[in-house]
Formats: sequence, C-alpha cells, structure tokens
Amino acid sequence: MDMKTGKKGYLHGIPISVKENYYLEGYDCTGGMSIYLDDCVTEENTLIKILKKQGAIPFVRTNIPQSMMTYECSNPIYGQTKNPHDVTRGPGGSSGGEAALIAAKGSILGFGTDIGGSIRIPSHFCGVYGLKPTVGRISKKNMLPFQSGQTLVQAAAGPLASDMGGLVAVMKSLLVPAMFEQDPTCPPIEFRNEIFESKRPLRIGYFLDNGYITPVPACQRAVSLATEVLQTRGHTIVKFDPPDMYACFELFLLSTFGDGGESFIEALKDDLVDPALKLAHMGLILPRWLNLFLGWVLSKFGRDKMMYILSKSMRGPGSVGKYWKIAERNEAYKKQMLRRWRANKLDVLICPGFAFPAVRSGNVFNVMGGVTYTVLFNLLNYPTGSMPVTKVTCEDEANMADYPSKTAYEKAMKKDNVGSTGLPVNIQCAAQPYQEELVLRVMAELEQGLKAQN
Ligand SMILES: CCCCCCCCCCCCCCCCCCCCCC(=O)NCCO
Repeated sequence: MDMKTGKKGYLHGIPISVKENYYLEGYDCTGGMSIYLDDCVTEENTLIKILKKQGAIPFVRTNIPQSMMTYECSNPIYGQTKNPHDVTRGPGGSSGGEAALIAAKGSILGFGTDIGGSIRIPSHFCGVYGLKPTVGRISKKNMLPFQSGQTLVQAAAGPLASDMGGLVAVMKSLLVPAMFEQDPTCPPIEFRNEIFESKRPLRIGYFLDNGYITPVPACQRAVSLATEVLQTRGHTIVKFDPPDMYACFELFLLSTFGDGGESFIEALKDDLVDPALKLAHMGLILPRWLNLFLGWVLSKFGRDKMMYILSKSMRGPGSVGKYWKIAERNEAYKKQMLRRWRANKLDVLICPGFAFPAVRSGNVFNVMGGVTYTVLFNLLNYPTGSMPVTKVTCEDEANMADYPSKTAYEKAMKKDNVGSTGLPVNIQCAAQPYQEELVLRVMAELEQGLKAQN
C-alpha cells in the first residue's frame, strides 16, 4: 500500500476477468476437458498473484474451446460462447470468453493465452485489444498443464482489454521485480518507458496478403488504413514480403502435434468430443494411412494442398530424431525471417488481424487456413498485438464479388462473409522478440491517430 496515495498498486480496484486455463486457488481448471474436472487447484497462477498485489480483483473466469486448440469457443462442460456483435457467429478462440465479455462491456481487462492466435483471433473477432508477448517475457507458471511438455512452439500468456490503456497498464504492472522474484525464468527486463514513449520515427513494414489465403477486402482495407495513419505521423512505410506460409503452418503443426496427437487423444478418451473437434479427433484416431488418404482426397477436392499438409502434420513427425529436425527447421525459418527483416531495416510489421472477420458458429473448420495469419508470429515467437481499426462496410461486402473462389477455404469464406457488415476488423502489429514496448508504442499511436480522424 502506498501511504501517500492510499493505493494498493498500479491496478488498485480494477476488476479483471481470467481465462479458464489459469490456476485460481479453489477452482478446478479444465480447458473444457472433463478429465480435469473436480480437481481443485491449490496454487494460484503467478500472474494473478502479481496482479492481486497490484490491486487487481479477479471477478470472473471465462470460456474456452475444448482443448484450446481451435478457435470455435465451445466445450461440453460450459457450452458455447457467442459473439456479442452477431450471436450467429463465434467470438473466436481460444480466449473467446474473454474477448466476448470485454466486447459486451462485462469486463475492461482480462487474461488469455496464445499458441496459435488464441489472444489475437478473439480480439479480432470481437473488436478488442490483445497482446501476445514473447514467450517467457511474463510468467506462465501455474496454468493448465495440458501439452506443456511441448516446448518448440509454446503458449504465451497475455492481456486483452477494451483499450490500449489497459494493455499498457497490465505490462507496466507485471514487468516489475516482484514478478522476476516469483518466476526467475523470466528475464528481468522491467517495462522500458523510454521505448514506449520514444518519438523516434520508425520503419514500418506491412503486407496485405500472406501468399496463401487472401484476406477479405475489409481485412486488407484495415491494414491500408493503419499504414496511412502511421505515415501521417511521420513513420516510413515499406511493403514487406511475408515468408512461406505452407512451411510455416507445417512446422507449427509438426511442433504442436509433435507427439502425433497422443496427449490430445488421451485427454479426450472418455470425454464427449465437442462438435468443433470431431474431425480433428477423427484424423488423429484413424489409421495413419487412412488419415493421409482422406487428407489427400480433401486437398484434391478442396484444391488446396494445405489440407493435405494439415492432415499429415497433425500426426507428428514420427520419431524423436525427426522431431529434432523440425526444431532445426524452425530455427532456420526464424533466421530467414530475421534476414528479411534486417534487409528491410524494419522496426515493426503490420498485417491483417486475420483473413476474415468473425465466422458463423460451427464454421471454423471450413475456414481453418485463415489461422496462418496468427500462427506465423507464434512460430517466430515475435510479440504481437491486435487492435480494432475499422468495421466491415456494405462496400467491403459488395467487393467480395471479386474475391477468389477456387479453393474450398475461399468458397467457404465467401459464403460465410455474407451479412458481415458491421463486424469489427483488427490489424496485427509485430516486432522482434522482447520488443513489447515497441509494439505497444505503435498501437498506442495508431489508436490516437484513429481517434483524431473520427
Ligand atoms: C478425417 C480425417 C481427415 C483429416 C483432416 C484433417 C483435419 C484437421 C483438423 C484441424 C487440426 C487442428 C489444427 C490446429 C490449428 C491451430 C488452431 C489454433 C487456434 C488457436 C490455438 C491457441 O492459441 N491456443 C492457446 C493455448 O493456450
């Protein structure tokens, strides 16, 4: 307690919502899987401990998809969460309950986790602010241990908020000596105000299309709008060529499904499998050859080789030796990206928040390829924020007439996009590892610039 101000800490009296996979003393922590039900947690999540010390008050736990490895926010324990902007659509996931609650004004600040986009996808679907930090910048101790032995592409804990002030306040209150004492694995880098408040003009890269799935017009327009605003603030904007997305998604899956889905099958073996996971579950339990054959058929009919890559990679690399090779390929991918980044002298990179706005409930599998927009920054382990920039307009919807419809994902996206007018659209902003303050600086400037325009 600060005797002068009477305040307990940086977040004195602020109510916070918390994703269900964070340990909260006295509650069970399930990830939507009944195997973890009624197993009361006796330890508190480290971030929650620090936040409480800073005066925050956890008041609600929020819903997730079963297993958290999809962005359809439903599970057989708590049911389905809907999108407050359109209840026929989902809020995204896996931190979908968080984003939906914040968008519905039931919370101003919450906490999620992100291994493939789980903070940023729901932020985009619900039009709220989210930050996926570099893995380890803030503690991830005392979470649901599901698949925590997989260390190639790890989940990061991070905040979601109703504005930039919320994200900044959280990072300032967590990047303090108390956290480094609680979790000595976090590098002791306190919040660097000098980076956040710097006025140095930046070189900002951007891309509109990742070369695999073309974002719908509203998602491309959001990036153009963001770069225009940032340019008027004196920054240099440069077009950037994103790296190979097929390799990215393949490496992501071979890493996160490195055990061939064994932990996934084990966790769900006596459970009801949520409809959103049925196909993935089937792909894991079928004989390998049959899964490969069906994946091949899907990719031929869907005219999209990613479908084959998906079905093959989710069965894992097959041996420890091959898994190590994946680790080497991940490092090579990061190195290649760093070379490109340096060649362009980038400070940050802006790109679509996702390939499309919130999808209709039950439709996530049909448009799964969109996840390449978020997975990229998990594979690279770049801190990445997501923030609302615009909403889908009637004109954006009309422009869908020219949208490609060659592959199954494109066709499904085109269909799903009908009636999307009014849905929020975010952009992502990424930087090199441990440059959270730079990401926040650019997002805060963009928020200010957008406000000045309206
Ligand atoms: C009948 C067999 C045919 C085979 C067809 C293959 C089906 C493939 C289904 C999809 C597999 C799952 C892919 C995973 C994609 C990643 C989605 C990422 C969502 C966000 C995850 C996240 O960040 N979670 C946070 C955890 O803390």
